[in-house]
Amino acid sequence: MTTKIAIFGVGLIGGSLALCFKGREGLNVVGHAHRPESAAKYVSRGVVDSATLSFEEAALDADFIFLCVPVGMLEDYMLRLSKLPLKKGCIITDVGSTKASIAACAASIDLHDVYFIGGHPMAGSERSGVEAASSLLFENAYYVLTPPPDIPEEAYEALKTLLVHTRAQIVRLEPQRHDEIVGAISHLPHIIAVALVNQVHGYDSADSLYSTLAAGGFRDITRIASSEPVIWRDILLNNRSVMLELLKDWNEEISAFVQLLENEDGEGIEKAFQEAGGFRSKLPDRRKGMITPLFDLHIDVPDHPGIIGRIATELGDQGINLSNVQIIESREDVPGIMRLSFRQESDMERAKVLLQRHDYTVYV
Ligand SMILES: NC(=O)C1=CN([C@@H]2O[C@H](COP(=O)(O)OP(=O)(O)OC[C@H]3O[C@@H](n4cnc5c(N)ncnc54)[C@H](O)[C@@H]3O)[C@@H](O)[C@H]2O)C=CC1
Ligand SMILES: O=C(O)C(=O)Cc1ccc(O)cc1
Repeated sequence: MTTKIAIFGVGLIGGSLALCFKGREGLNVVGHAHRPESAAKYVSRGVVDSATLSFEEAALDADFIFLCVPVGMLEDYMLRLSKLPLKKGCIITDVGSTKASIAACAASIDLHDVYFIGGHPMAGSERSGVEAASSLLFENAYYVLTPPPDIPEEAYEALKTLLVHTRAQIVRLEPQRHDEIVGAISHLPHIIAVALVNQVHGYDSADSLYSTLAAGGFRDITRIASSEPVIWRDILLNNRSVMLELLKDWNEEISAFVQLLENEDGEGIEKAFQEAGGFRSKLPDRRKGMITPLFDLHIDVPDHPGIIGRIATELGDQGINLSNVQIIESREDVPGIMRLSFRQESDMERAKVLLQRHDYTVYV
């Protein structure tokens, strides 16, 4: 018997989920597109088994429905689904970055013999669209599920079993608690990154040396400022009350720094860095997802042609899987720093030994 999985919104997250499921025995993945050109693209890229522009056709007989559209559209999609004759026992889930409002919406609708379980894969990137989708996106990341209290355990287990294909680690949470925590560790950093980039952009309009010198570390800590505007408009408006509280606390943190500087309180500044460093060093930073994505090595490389190819070949010959290579821009004119990213810690460790043996200077 085939299990039908319908994905509404085959973008970065919907497309990545589709890739996790497609080709698995007994699973059939149907993508819903809201534009004709998108439907053809999903199929030609091999992300789904079939695609349709019809809401009804996508939902018909589905065993699982994944809502992967911007947060602001989730409630509308839920309401439309609730009016369709869905398959008995069908599980509807979503991937929205906020969980309280969609949980409340689902609880207010009579879903008959259908279940809603909120979800949030806590991995992603600043990129968007099906072009950025990857079957590896969720590997080792946390995947939050927020089932309603009265969910039959079999329904919850069925979704968990399907999500094994993402290789993510499932965490069960209450929706409001999810929104408070994720507000602090994901939504607030996005606001800070955007505000910081816009502040520097203002200075740069008068003196372009700002962007010239800002390349390296500034780019690293502001990567998420390049995230998709519509996705983030919806997340922040949806989590508005949590964000307003967090921004009050943020203003206090910044005011404390203003005080330290006004009072020339060197000891206080040191203490702030010590405290932050201490907490940060205890973070489980080897986990993929959110802000620390992969296992990285940095190496000094001489600036001559073919070096990237040579290093990639040396690693490939030893069966070491390299996930990404980047020349770090702050050092473009100072040949040169290369960042090698690996999905497995063991690959990173083996690469380090190999490159050191070839006399490269390696930094973790
Ligand atoms: N971007 C990320 O890193 C993460 C995003 N999420 C959540 O996943 C959901 C989807 O986000 P992404 O896949 O990143 O976005 P995306 O922009 O890559 O994909 C959005 C999808 O929704 C479809 N869509 C349908 N109607 C739309 C409309 N009127 N306007 C815009 N798009 C429409 C688009 O065609 C596209 O397939 C959002 O609810 C987001 O909060 C969750 C985890 C990580
Ligand atoms: O790119 C990053 O570091 C992210 O923070 C990605 C991300 C964006 C939105 C989410 O709801 C979860 C993860």
